[in-house]
Amino acid sequence: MINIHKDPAELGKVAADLFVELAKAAIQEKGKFTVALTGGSSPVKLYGLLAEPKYKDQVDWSKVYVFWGDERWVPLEDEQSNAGMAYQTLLNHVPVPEENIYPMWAAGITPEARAAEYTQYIKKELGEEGIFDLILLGMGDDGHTASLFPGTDVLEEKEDWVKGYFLESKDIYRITLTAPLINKAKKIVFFVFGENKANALYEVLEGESNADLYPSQLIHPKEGELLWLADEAAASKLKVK
Ligand SMILES: O=C1O[C@H](COP(=O)(O)O)[C@@H](O)[C@H](O)[C@H]1O
Repeated sequence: MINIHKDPAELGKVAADLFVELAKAAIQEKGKFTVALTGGSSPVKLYGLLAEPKYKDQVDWSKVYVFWGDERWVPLEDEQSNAGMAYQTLLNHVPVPEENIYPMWAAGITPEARAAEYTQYIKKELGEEGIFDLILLGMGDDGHTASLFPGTDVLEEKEDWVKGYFLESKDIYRITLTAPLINKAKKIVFFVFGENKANALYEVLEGESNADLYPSQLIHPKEGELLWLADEAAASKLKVK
């Protein structure tokens, strides 16, 4: 399902309302809310809103468990760090216990070994089934999501939940949740705005099936729900709106 909104500001409010609604429901139902955050520029507005009293005060942050969908393999202080951005915009401003937060990057370990460790953290908090309550995803203008990039071997992964690998096109190591894990989630929300995403959004949703070229096509929850939140600019090439 796709919901199209006027602009990124409106999109941010819709996403913030949804985050709060899902957090409250999960906490009421089972005492915790597990979420994987997205990186990049798209969620900055959303995280800023969630840190405002209007949203922040509605959530019992002591029961929120924070993971990431992917990470550039750099320390949190690095400006490229997805976790660093989430700390600056959201996590430093809400009372979520530090032990509930699981950044992907860690010092003194390879991305490949960290992927195995990260899988254990997910199992510890979510159980053996690995079903997140919410996974937030962005999409690059090349159709990648998380660190599932066009033409990479990680797109073929069928078993492992987390992978670390060297991304030659960007000359950097990445660590990412894989499509099989993402697709277990109860709710997956893509957050896409801007004219530069219009072509990729069209190809992913209405173009030919080719996940090697447009990896976001790999995202099809098994039993959960998939929601695309887009602004009018990103949705401008879609035929079905
Ligand atoms: O590299 C990444 O890019 C995607 C998309 O980023 P955006 O700046 O276009 O929003 C992001 O979803 C991912 O987390 C990040 O590592």
